[in-house]
Amino acid sequence: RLPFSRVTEEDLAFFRSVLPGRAVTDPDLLESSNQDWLKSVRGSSELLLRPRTSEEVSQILKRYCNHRNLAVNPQGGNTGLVGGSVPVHDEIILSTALMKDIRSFDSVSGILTCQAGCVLEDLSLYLEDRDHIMPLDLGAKGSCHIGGNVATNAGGLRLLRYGSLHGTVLGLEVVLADGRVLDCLATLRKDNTGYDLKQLFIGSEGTLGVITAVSILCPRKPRSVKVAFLGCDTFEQLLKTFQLCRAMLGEILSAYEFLDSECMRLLNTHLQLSNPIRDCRFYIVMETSGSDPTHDEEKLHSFLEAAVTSSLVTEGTVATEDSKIKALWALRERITEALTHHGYTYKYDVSLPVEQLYQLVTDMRGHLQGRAKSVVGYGHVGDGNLHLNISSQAKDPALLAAIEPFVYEWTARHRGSVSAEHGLGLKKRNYIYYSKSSQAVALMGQLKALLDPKGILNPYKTLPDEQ
Ligand SMILES: O=C(O)CC[C@@H](O)C(=O)O
Ligand SMILES: [Zn+2]
Repeated sequence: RLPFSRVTEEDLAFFRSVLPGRAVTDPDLLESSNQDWLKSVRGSSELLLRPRTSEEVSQILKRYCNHRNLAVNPQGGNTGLVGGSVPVHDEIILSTALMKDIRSFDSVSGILTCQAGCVLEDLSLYLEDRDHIMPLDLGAKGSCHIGGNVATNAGGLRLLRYGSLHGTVLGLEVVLADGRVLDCLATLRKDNTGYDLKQLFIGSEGTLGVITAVSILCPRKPRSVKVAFLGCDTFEQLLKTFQLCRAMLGEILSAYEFLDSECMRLLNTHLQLSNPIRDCRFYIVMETSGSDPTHDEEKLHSFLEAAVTSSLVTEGTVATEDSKIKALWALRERITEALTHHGYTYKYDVSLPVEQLYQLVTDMRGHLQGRAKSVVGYGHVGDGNLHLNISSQAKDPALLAAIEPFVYEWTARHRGSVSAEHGLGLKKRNYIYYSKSSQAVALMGQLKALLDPKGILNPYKTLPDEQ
């Protein structure tokens, strides 16, 4: 524990006066905020603050935490996978759960402005009624908050089509460690007036400021959406199918995801989800989103015909109605959940040159020689992002020692990134040097010192212990 102050009765009295009824100390209520979704890390915070406005966040930080040297753990939906969203020791949890206002939506430009605590799925439903969609979609959409999504630069299933949050977020309101409210809440597509400060906070995991509001560019709701679930015998075929798909579907391709046969086995066993096609070594979930159902249908049909006649794809099924589309997507979205029923999971989220994406899984299996309960590979092929998950019955230090640093060295050798989309949080921060130069990490440290000189915001996260 770094030498932060501890919360006193006097501090509590202040928080209670600023947030009447919303400064929570009941240990039962704190329990779920202290533990991450994976149940892999747990803090021991004794105070959960639930502000409603940026002004309240500002008061908490300015008049108090910064001045009193109290550490703060900003928390959204607590669905992160790298231990970034829970306290490590007794940091005060600052939750965005009550910051749920949608401030505006402009249906001409598609720009939505809302508070940080809006749940992603609620925003999606709100937009759907207005003929738009969110530019990001994640398995955790039912619980994750947009502020947390931005703070972690969450990727998800639509990145291939709509790009990352670095492109779709147009503005942010951020409360800095000293309580200043930084209003960068622009709603402009173009704004070239100097440094683009909001970018600093996208992916900063709450270490540089607390995001309190977001404005984001939302695409029109596509008029026709189709999902195909395909099977391939080799990963090489899966990649060739991707090339063919890009060539033949072009602008209507909106997702190209994969899972291996081991993932399918876990979906069957733990979630009773059945395979809609014959057993194959690899499966593709691909989606088209366009504006003309007949045109999209023709394109998808010619692509599938070409993929089958050239023997790239051995099996497949297509969905056009909502319920079947959801069922096919569940086979990709619920792998993480299936894994939680399978034992303890060591998770790796790497970016690699797409040709090498699956080689890491194969090499890991060879390297571990059956020591793990299972080694699975799935992820966002279109984004060059592999999720390698390794399960064991329970936490297993010997297995971990066999996996790391092997996995990081392998990734660095192929010039990949050790965190493609989940961030560094608590768990991955010390592996940053596998993907970033020491100069870059040093500059990150200087930025942190500039914006949060006392280091009160989400300590022990993102930045490595040694700088
Ligand atoms: O659990 C994981 O490792 C991946 C979670 C998520 O990023 C996904 O793409 O399903
Ligand atoms: Zn992912």
